[in-house]
Amino acid sequence: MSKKFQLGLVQLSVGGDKGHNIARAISFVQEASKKGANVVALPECWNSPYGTDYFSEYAEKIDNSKNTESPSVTAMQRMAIENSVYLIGGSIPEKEGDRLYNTSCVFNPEGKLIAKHRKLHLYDLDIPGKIKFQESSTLSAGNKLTVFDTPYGKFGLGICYDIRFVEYASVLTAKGCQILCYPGAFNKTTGEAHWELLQRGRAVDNQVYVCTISPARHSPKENPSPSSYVAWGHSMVVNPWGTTIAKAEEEEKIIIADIDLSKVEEIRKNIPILTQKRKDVYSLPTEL
Ligand SMILES: NC(=O)CCC(=O)C(=O)O
Repeated sequence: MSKKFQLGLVQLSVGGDKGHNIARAISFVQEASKKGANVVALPECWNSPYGTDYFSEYAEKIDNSKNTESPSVTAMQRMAIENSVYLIGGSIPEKEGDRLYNTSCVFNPEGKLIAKHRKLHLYDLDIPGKIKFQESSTLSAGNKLTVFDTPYGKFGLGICYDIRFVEYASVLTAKGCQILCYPGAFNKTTGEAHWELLQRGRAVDNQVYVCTISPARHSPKENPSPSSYVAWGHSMVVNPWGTTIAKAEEEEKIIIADIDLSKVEEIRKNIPILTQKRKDVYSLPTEL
């Protein structure tokens, strides 16, 4: 297994026209691959405006054998094949039966769907005067944790609000993940306060790389978004020492980060907290 690789994050501008979003994602994934990325990741809700009014209209079925009526899913598969990359497909609204999910698909370079993560923790919060959102008014939550192997390392996958749950990251780490990946569209209030802090916390607690991929703050001029939700942006990569090694601002951008998994081993050897846990005194799950 190669210990070094390049991770490309596509902080995409997302608007109301799904076809336009797909075309833009295709061209940015191609550009990330040309810049050397072996693994490329898209943002949360990259094919649709982010908002409970839009999930149903933009949702697609996800089924590896027949995605013909699912243009975003077919496009992700092609992005992986045509660029020979592992594609972490951010997330899209998924429909299955009468339910909707916020779902991330991962394709290998042969176009096989190797992982599918349904957001586990729905984004329901209310900070009076600042931000109120209730994903659970239209979405259902997933019920599985998601780990996948690549020749570049073992990845754990969550979506946005999932990053706030320290136990989830700990369990992914206990399962052997070296990189935790969270496509996410934080808002301006909690983004400013918590976005980087959470990632650096998860990275230091678990001695893993952490990456997040946000939509860009603004939609493209030629493809405005009908949603009033303003994403924080600032997609980034944090190393297991807790240092932010690559970071976008608010605008559309590709970030390419050098990942060296020997750093995970080195830091775990130097500060061996993962083997020093007092399982005789405490363990997961912890009931409050
Ligand atoms: N899309 C999300 O899950 C947003 C989560 C968020 O903004 C937070 O503060 O948490």
